[in-house]
Amino acid sequence: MRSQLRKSKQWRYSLSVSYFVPLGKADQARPALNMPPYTITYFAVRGRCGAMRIMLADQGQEWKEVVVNFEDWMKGDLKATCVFGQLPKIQDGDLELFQSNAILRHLGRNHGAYGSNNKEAAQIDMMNDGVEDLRLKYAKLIYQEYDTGKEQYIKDLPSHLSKFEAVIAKNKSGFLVGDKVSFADYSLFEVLLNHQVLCPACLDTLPALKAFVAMMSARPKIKAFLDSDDYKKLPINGNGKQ
Ligand SMILES: N[C@@H](CCC(=O)N[C@@H](CS)C(=O)NCC(=O)O)C(=O)O
Repeated sequence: MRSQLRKSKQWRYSLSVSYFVPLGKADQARPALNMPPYTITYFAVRGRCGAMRIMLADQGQEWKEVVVNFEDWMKGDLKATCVFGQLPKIQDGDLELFQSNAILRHLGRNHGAYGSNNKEAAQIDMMNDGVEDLRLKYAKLIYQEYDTGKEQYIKDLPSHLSKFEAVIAKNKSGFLVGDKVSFADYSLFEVLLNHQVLCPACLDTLPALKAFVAMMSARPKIKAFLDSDDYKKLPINGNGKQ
């Protein structure tokens, strides 16, 4: 652990998102929690932090990253401190949180991206669980079946994506639920970006999803983040496949 702490000084860097938001504005958005900014601890990939980073950028938040390299992770000291033995972890003041979807929900609550009432919150949970199902299929392809399963995965993809297409087409706001962005939108958006790398034409027959990706990509803070080196330098997945 001592070596982990010592080295973490070198690994710690800010994603330098200061141009995204003045801290004062972030304080107003989170009166109860009183900044400091969030700290994300994770590996040098987008992986399970892709959606939360996009969300933080869009919400005008500053955050720090502790980047863990694989060799140090394998020593096991940090792993032993993780509730489920895995990353990502987010630190928000004295709250230390694991599980990427719990983190998204927490950020959703903090930043008003969890619907306008309980009914919308329940629908957002449902949609996010649907995104998680897709994310797990994608992860299985990437980490277990890339060479043998890619063709079939791409064949099956329209049937999975069409479920999200129907929901967005029905909800005239362009978002998954209600009339404002939610954490589930960020998660869906990020997973769709990854799928467009896997299969660039995958949204061609899905106009509502295509418009959704265009709308999310054009949000100024998201656009600035996606254009940044901090975002571009990270591979999508830990094994280099995409
Ligand atoms: N359900 C967890 C999954 C976390 C997970 O799979 N973490 C991987 C990296 S993406 C990890 O820590 N792998 C290292 C290990 O298991 O030792 C979440 O959503 O956060």
